[in-house]
Amino acid sequence: MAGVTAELRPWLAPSATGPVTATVRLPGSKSMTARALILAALGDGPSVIEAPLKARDTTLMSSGLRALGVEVDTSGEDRWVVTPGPLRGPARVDVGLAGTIMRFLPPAAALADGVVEFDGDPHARNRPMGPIVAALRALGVEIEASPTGGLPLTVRGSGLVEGGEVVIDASGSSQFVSGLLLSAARFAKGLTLRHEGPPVPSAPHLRMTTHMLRAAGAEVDESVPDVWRVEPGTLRGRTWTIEPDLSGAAPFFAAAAVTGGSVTLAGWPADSWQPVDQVSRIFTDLGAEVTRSAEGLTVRGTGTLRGITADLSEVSELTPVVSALAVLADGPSELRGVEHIRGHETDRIAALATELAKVGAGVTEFRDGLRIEPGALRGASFETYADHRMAHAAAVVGLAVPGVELTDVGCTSKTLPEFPELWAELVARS
Ligand SMILES: O=C(O)C1=C[C@@H](OP(=O)(O)O)[C@@H](O)[C@H](O)C1
Ligand SMILES: C=C(OP(=O)(O)O)C(=O)O
Repeated sequence: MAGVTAELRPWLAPSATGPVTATVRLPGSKSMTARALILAALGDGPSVIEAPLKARDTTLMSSGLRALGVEVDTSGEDRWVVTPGPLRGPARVDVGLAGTIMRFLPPAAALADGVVEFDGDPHARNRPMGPIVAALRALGVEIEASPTGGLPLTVRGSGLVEGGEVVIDASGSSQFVSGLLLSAARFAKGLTLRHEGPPVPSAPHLRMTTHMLRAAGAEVDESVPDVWRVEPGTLRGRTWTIEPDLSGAAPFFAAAAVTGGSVTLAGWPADSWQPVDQVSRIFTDLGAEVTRSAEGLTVRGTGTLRGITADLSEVSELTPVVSALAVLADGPSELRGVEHIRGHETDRIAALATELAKVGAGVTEFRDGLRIEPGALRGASFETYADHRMAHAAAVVGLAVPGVELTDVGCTSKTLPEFPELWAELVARS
């Protein structure tokens, strides 16, 4: 909970000595695992989650659901079993630094009978929550937030959420919308949610939410832009098979692009709920080749790494790794459309501007992004700000720049605890 900090684990990023060629097997998508857990917890019977992500974000989500009375059996090697029970407080939920927990669990906690308290890591208290708290209040939920509108917060559930219509400004995070929709079928009147404000980022994550809701049996209408309607109804227990995490694969693909090697993500499905087209386009624009085959999804470096101009709003969580690639490219890059990532695990725009400048890049910071000019690069101490994707960015720069030392690689446990070992193995194959 707030105030508890894990011991820092400094780490020297290994440099590549030649092209990296490897097939990687990565754990399940964080976003899909989080949604499967919530939908399973609200289901009409047991669910099975095959190939879940086993990392801090999903482990804490499981613990939070258990605290609310849901049985989550995570003892299976690659198979979790979720057995719903009556949701009840009192309970305390540690959200860690997970946006998916702090935005997805309070709407479910509102369905519990009793008091549920939420808090997390020190920086979790800075992450935006105001719009989802206000929306829950407008839907009849009693909820207390900190004076700044976020964590710590207390949901005083009565066992019933009236639901109905509500307007929200979700420009700060798509997770406000996803969080409300995931529990909405259990609201007495369902939910009609209308977004008003600057565009909602991360559209593919919203589609993942509506796909998975429908797969669980919910009736969802998203035919009007920025309006979502979920009818009240039953969510069915079912088996979820989680896809390999595409965002977690990004640094591994980057290693192929930087070294002129080839990295295949094994187990990639023919039909994906993750933004594979957007990710493929970015790597292609950077100069790499992306192909799909029975072996998986492959990114092949061509020896050319081009600077790019890109609006990353749909895939904003890739900004740190794409920025690292921009540092190593043959010309300047401009990455825009991601103002809201100032509210991610850290203010990623400010953090990238500071750390990439330390390794020698020319960086201009905009309200909604960065301009990055490759420069004479050098090793440096790279602050990771408890942010797994800042660690990934540092590792990518370190492939080509000896002496990049991360202040902490332990933060990668948020979504991929085995990152340091997998990365070292990968680079050893160069
Ligand atoms: O719903 C999800 O699983 C996510 C949505 C996105 O959040 P934002 O819309 O806040 O960027 C993404 O960046 C995050 O990593 C995961
Ligand atoms: C923004 C991210 O995470 P979260 O789910 O905590 O918002 C991320 O993983 O890049």
